[in-house]
Amino acid sequence: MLAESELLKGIMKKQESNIAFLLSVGSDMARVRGRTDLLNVINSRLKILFTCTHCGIGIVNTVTGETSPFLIDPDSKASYDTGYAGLFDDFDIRADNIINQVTAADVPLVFNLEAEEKTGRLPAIFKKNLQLGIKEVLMVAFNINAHLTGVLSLFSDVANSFPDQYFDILKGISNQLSIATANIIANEQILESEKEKTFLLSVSHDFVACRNKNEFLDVVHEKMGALFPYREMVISLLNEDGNTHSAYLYNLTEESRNHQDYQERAAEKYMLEDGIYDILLNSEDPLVYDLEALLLRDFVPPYINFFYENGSRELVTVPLRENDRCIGGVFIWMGQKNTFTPSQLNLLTAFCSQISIAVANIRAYEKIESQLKQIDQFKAQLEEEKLYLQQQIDTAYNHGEIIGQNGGLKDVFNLISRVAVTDSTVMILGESGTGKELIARAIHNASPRKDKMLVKVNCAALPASLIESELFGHEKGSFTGANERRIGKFELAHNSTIFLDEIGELPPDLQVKLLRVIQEKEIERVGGHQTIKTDVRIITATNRNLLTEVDSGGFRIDLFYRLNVFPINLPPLRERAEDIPLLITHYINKFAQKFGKRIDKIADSVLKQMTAYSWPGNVRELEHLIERSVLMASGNTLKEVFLPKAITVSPPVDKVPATEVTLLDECERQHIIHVLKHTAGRVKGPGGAAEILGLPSTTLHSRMKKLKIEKADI
Ligand SMILES: Nc1ncnc2c1ncn2[C@@H]1O[C@H](COP(=O)(O)OP(=O)(O)OP(=O)(O)O)[C@@H](O)[C@H]1O
Repeated sequence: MLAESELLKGIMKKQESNIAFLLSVGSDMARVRGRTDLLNVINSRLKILFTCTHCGIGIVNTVTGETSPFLIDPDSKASYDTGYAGLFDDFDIRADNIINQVTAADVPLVFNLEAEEKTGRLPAIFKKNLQLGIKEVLMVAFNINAHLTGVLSLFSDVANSFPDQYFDILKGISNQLSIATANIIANEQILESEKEKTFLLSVSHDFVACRNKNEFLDVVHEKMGALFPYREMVISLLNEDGNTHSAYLYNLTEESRNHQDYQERAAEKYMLEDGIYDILLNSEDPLVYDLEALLLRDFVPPYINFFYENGSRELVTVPLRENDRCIGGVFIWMGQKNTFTPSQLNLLTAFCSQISIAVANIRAYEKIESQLKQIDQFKAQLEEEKLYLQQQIDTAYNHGEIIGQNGGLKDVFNLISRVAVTDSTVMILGESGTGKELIARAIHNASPRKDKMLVKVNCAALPASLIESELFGHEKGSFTGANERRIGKFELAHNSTIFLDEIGELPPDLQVKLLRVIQEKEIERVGGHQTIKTDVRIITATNRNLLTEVDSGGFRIDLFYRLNVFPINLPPLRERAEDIPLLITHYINKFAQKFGKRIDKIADSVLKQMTAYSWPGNVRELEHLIERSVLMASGNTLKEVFLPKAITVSPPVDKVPATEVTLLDECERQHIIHVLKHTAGRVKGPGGAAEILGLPSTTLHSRMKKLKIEKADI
């Protein structure tokens, strides 16, 4: 009886001490925050109860079947083997082996490793321990959560080192382990997600500061490199055509950059339906490809081969989205296979969504930059136009009416009115000073392009080396002295007309370039690589016989035909002497006004002289002569002009009556009479004097009345 109560007391004492032991282990475990703390508690407590070399905790995911190490004791010799952690993958939860027996049992189990090996069911991790002298293992399972089970293992290098007297305590400890392990996992997840949050925040912070592609690429490289050791990276975006994609940004290895196909791969537009990109566009998550397996397909896009040849073995694609619309994807190339953990892929998804935002921002920024550039270009163009207009005003060019339309220029005016409304290329032919530029302006002013200014280039006035830049512009630094970018006259004349005066003087190499511009309707600035579309109407003028130039090889025949679409021949002044009195009147009035003089008469002899003169310099010569003569004149009669002793044509004596002094009014009177004689006195109707003189018949009648022109005069 006594012995019985002593035994009972002993048992109770033992139970009490067990409870006390468990309570104290429990309070140690409650303080555990991380895996090292847990290992310390196990080592300090369990290694007192059992003689063992080391311990370990593994985790089994009962849903996915994955196993992983949770706690590896540094006292484990096996753990020094680099492949040790990998042995956890080599475990089948469906097979009959010791871990599965433990997870199924509710009590701790002891296994003799040698005996187990003989059954052929010993998992690799235990085999490794056996090789290193471990004889026995004591194992107990505990639940962590609905799908995770933990397995605590104690290893010993001597047999029979795990007496079952402490199994109850071990079972109690395993229950506490389940709470401690769950806490550690939750804690680690929180830390991990905090780390991810901090990482993503720093990514977004650094991306916001990026102003251009290069800065952005540097940040992507730095941040992605911090996530995993990637080999190469390409961001490939959908092109505007909606059918292709091309590389927008990439970070490649030297091998790839030195590869013979590098330029081609980088510039190529790849079809969307390439078996990789189309899948990427439709996926929400990262997709991982084994390149060797991909290369077995019947068709793979050429970039797969390119990266494989340069050492990549695995590809991860992640879609990029902007407002729910897929704009492209990130291609990450790895040097080895199976490099990603699921949590890395999750983080990669979040990282790439930041990339999407940054790409959208950079593209918007690039758009704004190019618009600003365009505005600058327009500003420069406006400056040019302003300068040009200023020059035009400064030269006080006579834009006034063309005198002589009633006479020899009548046919010319018919041609002008026909061609002006079209976009046809016009070639104006005529001697120097016949008014070719005046006609070019008249065509432009009567054309739908009249609201923009006519741009004139005198091909003879510039050295051959500068004509190209004058016509097509140049980029900054394209030649010595090109300190700024300059737009050319063709660009300036966009939507307007360009007047190429003295076209016969254009050097041969420029003739080729002009021909190309006419054919392609686009220009390239000197030193530039970009073609610029232009819509320019071309009018040329020459006083040379271009066909003779073509024969002698000085002018390209193909260009001649391109330019000579609508030729207008301006007769020399000597062949339209009937215009001379009108021109004289016009210029006397103009210069008298300019010099503040009053001249209303002209000596008859002077008029005769001028009508008889051959005018080799045509209207310009007449204009200059009258300017000089008006300046020199005293009184209100122009008595003298300073004609050179040039060859004269026979004077049309019948045109001006031989009176001593001809009033300017008289000059006009004579001209009207001359025309009326020509029309046999008919004023109105087709071919009538009013039509020839370009006046309404009522105006002509009142002029005739004022100038006292009678039937008898005709
Ligand atoms: N029919 C005209 N009526 C009024 N002025 C004219 C007429 N023809 C020419 N002029 C004047 O003569 C001058 C020379 O004209 P313009 O420069 O147009 O000749 P051009 O044939 O182009 O000469 P070049 O071949 O030397 O360049 C200008 O001042 C112009 O205003």
